[in-house]
Amino acid sequence: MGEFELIHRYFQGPALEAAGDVGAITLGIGDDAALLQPDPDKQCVVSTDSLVLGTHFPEHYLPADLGYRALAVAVSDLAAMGARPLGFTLALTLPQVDEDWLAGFAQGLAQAAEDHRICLVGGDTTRGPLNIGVTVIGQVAARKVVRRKGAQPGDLVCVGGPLGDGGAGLAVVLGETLPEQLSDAAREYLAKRFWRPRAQCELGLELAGIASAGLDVSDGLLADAGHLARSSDVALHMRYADLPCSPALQAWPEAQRREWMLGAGDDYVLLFTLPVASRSCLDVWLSQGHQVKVIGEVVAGQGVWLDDGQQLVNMDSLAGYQHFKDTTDD
Ligand SMILES: Nc1ncnc2c1ncn2[C@@H]1O[C@H](COP(=O)(O)OP(=O)(O)O)[C@@H](O)[C@H]1O
Ligand SMILES: Cc1ncc(C[n+]2csc(CCOP(=O)(O)OP(=O)(O)O)c2C)c(N)n1
Ligand SMILES: [Mg+2]
Repeated sequence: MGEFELIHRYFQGPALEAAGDVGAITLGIGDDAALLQPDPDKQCVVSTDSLVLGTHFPEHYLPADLGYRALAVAVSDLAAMGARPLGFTLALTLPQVDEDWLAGFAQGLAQAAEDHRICLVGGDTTRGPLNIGVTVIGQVAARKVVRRKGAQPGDLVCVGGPLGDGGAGLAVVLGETLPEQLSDAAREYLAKRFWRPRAQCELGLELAGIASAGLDVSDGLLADAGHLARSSDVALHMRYADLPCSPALQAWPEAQRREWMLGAGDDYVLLFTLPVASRSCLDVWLSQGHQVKVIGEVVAGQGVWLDDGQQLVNMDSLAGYQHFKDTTDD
């Protein structure tokens, strides 16, 4: 099968091309580029993420899970900006044509496209070591966009869901030794949190125009809080006892839970700051089913600080996930 038949067979069709609102897509797959028309009062939001075997996902996987994860983690950046997903492109590099792999991958990708209401509008297919690049495009009103910059002293620091599931999920999918008391249901929940994270798009749309700053937790709570603190030129004080964790995570000892909640990453929940005047929004969002929780406050100063119940500790040296961290410059 050649490149063009592959594209036609696996990536063209309503499952991927009409998975969301097609109104904004003036021209999709098939020409030299796609055309998207945002609503008159909106700006386009664009973000790219790559997935590499061994770095972002383990060797043993189902192609459908990989397709789902590749799109969901990319859409999470749109959610973080308070944007509505419109379309995405897929840059796929494959070592060979494996029809079972492609069918599974396209099916998982289409499921994620449907869940996040986003349409495939184009891409690129090449031969080489496996690599998946997804570029997502969304729209947001300029005055409502949620950026990393904007947090003010006095704002509340909040998260949109449990922390640490990414780290525990990775342990599960890597086949590591698991605690005996971890139930089958909890193990399945964590594997699903790793392979099929749901980007918090609905919450992101609620935050638009209300949150003073925000981003998604991909590198780890402390690292991403550090990004927000630096961009906003403020300090974040967070209380360890207030960090939300899932019932599944309770099966691990406290030290392991803490490490994952603070630094593992792969959680894909939103971290945001909220002016105190908008505190009542939290009750509305909770009533809508969003697991929002206040975990601290923004204060004047710099850095990320954690109240462990006894003292306030500076956590800036815990960098979280960073590519090339262990390499030297030469
Ligand atoms: N190769 C690159 N060229 C240009 N910009 C990049 C590149 N890699 C990352 N960036 C930009 O750096 C910023 C931080 O990237 P990243 O840590 O990947 O953000 P995120 O966690 O939101 O995906 C983003 O604005 C991203 O677009
Ligand atoms: C096999 C494997 N090992 C380790 C991890 C953990 N991990 C890899 S990259 C990463 C951070 C997020 O990836 P990045 O490329 O930085 O995404 P971005 O922040 O750009 O969204 C994490 C937590 C993983 N997901 N899979
Ligand atoms: Mg990125």
